[in-house]
Amino acid sequence: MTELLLVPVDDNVIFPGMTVVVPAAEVGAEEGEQVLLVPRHEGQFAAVGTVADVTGRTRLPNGVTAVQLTGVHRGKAGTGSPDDAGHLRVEVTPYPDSTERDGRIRELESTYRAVVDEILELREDDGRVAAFLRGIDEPGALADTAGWVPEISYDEKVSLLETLDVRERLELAVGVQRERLAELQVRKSLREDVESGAAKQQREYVLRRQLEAIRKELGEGSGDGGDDYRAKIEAAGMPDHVREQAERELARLERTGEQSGESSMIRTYLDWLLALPWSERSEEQLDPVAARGVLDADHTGLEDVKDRIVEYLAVRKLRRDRGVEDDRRAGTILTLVGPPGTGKTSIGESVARAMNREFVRMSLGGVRDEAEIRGHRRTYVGALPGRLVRALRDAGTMNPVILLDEVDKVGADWRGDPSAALLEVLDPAQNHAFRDHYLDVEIDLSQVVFLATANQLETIPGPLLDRMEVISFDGYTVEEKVAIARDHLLPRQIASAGLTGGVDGDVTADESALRLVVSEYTRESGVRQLDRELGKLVRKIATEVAGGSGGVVVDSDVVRRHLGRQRFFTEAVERTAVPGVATGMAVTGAGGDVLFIEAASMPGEGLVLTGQLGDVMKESARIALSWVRAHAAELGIAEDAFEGRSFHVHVPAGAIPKDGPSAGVTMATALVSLLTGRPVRHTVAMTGELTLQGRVLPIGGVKQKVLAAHAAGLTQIVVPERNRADLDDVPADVAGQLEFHPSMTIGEVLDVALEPIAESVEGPALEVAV
Ligand SMILES: Nc1ncnc2c1ncn2[C@@H]1O[C@H](COP(=O)(O)OP(=O)(O)OP(=O)(O)O)[C@@H](O)[C@H]1O
Repeated sequence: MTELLLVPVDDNVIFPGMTVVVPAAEVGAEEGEQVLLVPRHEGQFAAVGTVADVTGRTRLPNGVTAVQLTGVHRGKAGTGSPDDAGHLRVEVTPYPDSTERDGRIRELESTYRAVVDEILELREDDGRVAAFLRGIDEPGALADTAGWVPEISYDEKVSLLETLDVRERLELAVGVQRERLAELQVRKSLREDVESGAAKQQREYVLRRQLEAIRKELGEGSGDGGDDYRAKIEAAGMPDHVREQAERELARLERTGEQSGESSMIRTYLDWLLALPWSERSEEQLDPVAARGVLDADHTGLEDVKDRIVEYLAVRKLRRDRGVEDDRRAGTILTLVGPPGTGKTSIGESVARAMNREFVRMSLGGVRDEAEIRGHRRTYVGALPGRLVRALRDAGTMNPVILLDEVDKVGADWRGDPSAALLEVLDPAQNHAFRDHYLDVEIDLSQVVFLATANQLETIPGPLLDRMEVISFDGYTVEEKVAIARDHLLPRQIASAGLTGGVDGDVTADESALRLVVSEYTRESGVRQLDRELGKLVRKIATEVAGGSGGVVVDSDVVRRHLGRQRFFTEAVERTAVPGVATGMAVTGAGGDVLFIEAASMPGEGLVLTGQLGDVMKESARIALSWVRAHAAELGIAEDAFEGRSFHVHVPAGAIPKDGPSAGVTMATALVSLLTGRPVRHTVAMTGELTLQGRVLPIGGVKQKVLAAHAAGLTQIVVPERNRADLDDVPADVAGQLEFHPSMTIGEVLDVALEPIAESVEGPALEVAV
């Protein structure tokens, strides 16, 4: 217990850590001494004070000498008596803060800091207060910082000072700061409301004045547009129920004040209703012969496809002429399935042209939300009609051909299943009364002809697939591509480069040049890349022509000069030069392709598979390895070839087939080639599922695979015996250049595929074009 000078502090509280300057006369203490500062209000002292050091002595601007006092810790005054100079000296019990922390104190500390941070953010503090707070690491001192806040009342400050228990004080401090935060927030939002309200009103006012001026200028008067809408609704030829709905909305518009946000929503809605071509339809043409003419003019080849389309039109015509209406089969939609760039979209366009209807393409790739198809209800902010309504608007008629592009890429998630909406659209029993969520009126889609396209059947939702009549596009042969290039792609590229074609024109191309572009610069089922390469070629020629050169005859030299080094050469020769590589055929996302399966062995054990293979492919590899092990002796493989060895089978990326078992025989062939040292013949391509018994089972996509193998320059094609019938689909000109080997067992495959033992010693003569 010490005896200290008591210094009353009127209507204020000095906390430990704070510094005050007080006239020296009031204090009567010397530097190095301590005093007790006690808050006093209307003559009444607080129960607790602050023990402070006299830390300095200064002269105030008014000439008075003052001392500087810095609070140290809390203290309570006991009995006292005045000293000689008349200053009161009291006995002081010190109460330094405990620095111990329990969980609750830690929790309170972090809450306190969080609340204060928010306050500082609202006040746009420059970081000084935050830095100061970060410097405080004792819980009691932290709580005291609540006492520094100017807004809090004397009583609150005194309560903080009188709370000796650190935890209780922190609780109190958090409460104080929370109240302050709440008040600041309210103030801020009030301020914002006022500001934005004022700005908005002002803006609206200015805009309205301008609008009025513009209307006056146009001689439109300042009407509310109601009459305008009335006339448009009158003229739109809407079905009765739609017109009633439009009139209801119009009445609502006239009731609502111009100023209200609602009126613009009603306008948008009416605009959409009016945007639909309610009374417009094209005069349909269903003459199958004329249609065939249009299809032939637009597309080379694709005979089956055109046949099917013409049949479809003929049936439609018959049914219309004979008044057959309510057959559910009428709801089947033609679905064009095949690799990219094979002309699915463009044949859709031709169908529309052949039928004399408008054409719109509605891309469904990546659509996951039912609302994309059917629109959002009007209660949504920013609601819009769905894609069907927009397609009709774009078509400008109620009976267009709508091409549902990429139906295999619709997905479903929590926002609803778009394919359910599509089903309703395609169902003739329902689609005469299709309801878009936004427009919320019945729309008759029964006059629309729907076509669909897809790259693959596998991912089309089942119920949709049920309604579809599938027409496959398997990809083109080299000769077909040459013809397409000659008749369509090249003339189009020539025209778009501003050149003229034909004998007297700027550019003529001979077929061998086109064949060169097809086989050495492209590798695809369709003709997209071919089109791009031709574009490149034609642009280069255009530069020459613009530079003053005469007509250009495109031959192989011109192609090589302009397109550079050939991109794809007959890779198989090079790749299969070493044992352990076999050429397979696969259908990938981009159509048919050849792929080189590699096998290797090394010390260790087990089977490693690489190339991002699906489970089914992995199983195929295991089966292949097991079969090879089981038949090692007959295959002439040394007994110890498997002892302590691990095997690695790799399917190169880029050619990863859709997961399926059809690489089985290729994997087995690669392994046998590796283990016997007999390379695979560079002319052979193979496909087929392999069983543990060594049987070769049928697979799909034969035509696409064969076309790809042919395009890659392979001539011996191994297919499962049970796929023999599929070979009929291979165009005759291609088939004529190939030798097919339908096989029942892997033994037959190996006989065709592997080089004889003797020859492999020297290896085949290699000539690789680069
Ligand atoms: N048989 C053909 N005759 C004439 N031109 C064709 C033929 N096949 C394709 N084309 C042309 O090739 C280009 C690509 O065709 P399109 O865009 O229709 O392919 P797609 O099959 O719809 O491809 P995707 O699946 O990527 O949509 C088009 O310019 C098209 O006119």
